This record gives sequence, structure tokens and C-alpha cells, in this order.
Amino acid sequence: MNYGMIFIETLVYVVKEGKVLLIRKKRGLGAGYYNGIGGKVEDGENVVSAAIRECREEVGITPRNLEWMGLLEFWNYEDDRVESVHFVHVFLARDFDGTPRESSEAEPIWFGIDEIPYNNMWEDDIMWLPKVLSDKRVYGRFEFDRWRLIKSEVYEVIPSK
Ligand SMILES: Nc1nc2c([nH]c(=O)n2[C@H]2C[C@H](O)[C@@H](COP(=O)(O)OP(=O)(O)OP(=O)(O)O)O2)c(=O)[nH]1
Repeated sequence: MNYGMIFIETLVYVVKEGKVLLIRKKRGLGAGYYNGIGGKVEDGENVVSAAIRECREEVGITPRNLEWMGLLEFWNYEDDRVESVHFVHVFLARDFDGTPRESSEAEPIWFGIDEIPYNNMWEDDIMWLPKVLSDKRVYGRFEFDRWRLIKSEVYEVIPSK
């Protein structure tokens, strides 16, 4: 959903047999980084249907039973001006249909939970993704200047699951 500079987005982490499915993003913002599967919610979609569509488009799988794990806010500044604000809903999926395949946007790769390549990921991920993968819900607010992290706040959502 694009309200000018405000975006509603999704991120899905598929976890199965002690591994998490990440993508290596091939283009756009964050290209070259490993990330969960996701993108912008489009007009007429709800957040869950967008999360499912992005999984199908990016890696050809359909997640089952998405569990909502939290909300992240990414505020990107250019000097003192807000360039864009991204509200990102994070989900876990413990099962899926289909077989992960590469697309023009993403290459899917499984990582052991202890082998997640945080130094090739967005800087904030190490502050909240371990909590999500330990089944904790999170709320995070991050400020960036030209997409370099300058401020962070992370909370576990209480009551937890
Ligand atoms: N893990 C993580 N994900 C982030 C961070 N910042 C950020 O925008 N993302 C995610 C949220 C969205 O899932 C994704 C945005 O991807 P995108 O702009 O390519 O969206 P899209 O697939 O709809 O692409 P497009 O059609 O606009 O090209 O990146 C971050 O700091 N950490």
C-alpha cells in the first residue's frame, strides 16, 4: 500500500526442521542482502494475502498458517527530511506447499538457525530476528539516514505468545 511516502509491507520467515528459509534479494532496495520473503501490500489486499502472494512470486511456495510475530517500523531520513516510512508485519510459517525455486527477484537458501548470515543482512535484523525465531513477538522502531541505521528500539510484545 503506497500512501505517498508511507508503505505497508510484509516479511515471512519459513522455519522447518531447524532451518530458516531466507532469500538473497537480487534487485531493488536491499539487493545483495539476505532477508525473509516479502514486499509491499498492494491495493485491495490484506496483509496476510500480500504475505502469501510475495512467497508465491519470490520463491514459488505457499505458506500454511502464517503466525503474526510483530510489527517493525523503518523510518528513513535524508538529513532532517523523512524520505519514507515502512510498517512491516512479520510472520512465521512452519509449513508450506511447493518447492522453493529461484525467481528474477530472489534466490531461496536454507540456513541453520545458528548460521544466519547477519553480517550480510539489514543491520537491525540481529536485534529482533533471534527473538522472532525463539517464538517471541516483537515491536521495533528503527531510524535510518539514507538507509544507514542511526537509532533503534526493540521490545518484546507482552503478553507473549
Ligand atoms: N529484514 C529487514 N527487512 C527490511 C528492512 N528494511 C526493509 O525495507 N525491509 C524489507 C521490508 C519488505 O519486505 C522489503 C521491501 O521490499 P521491496 O521494496 O523490494 O518491495 P517489493 O517486493 O514490493 O518491491 P517493488 O515491487 O517495490 O520493487 O524489504 C530491514 O531493515 N530488515
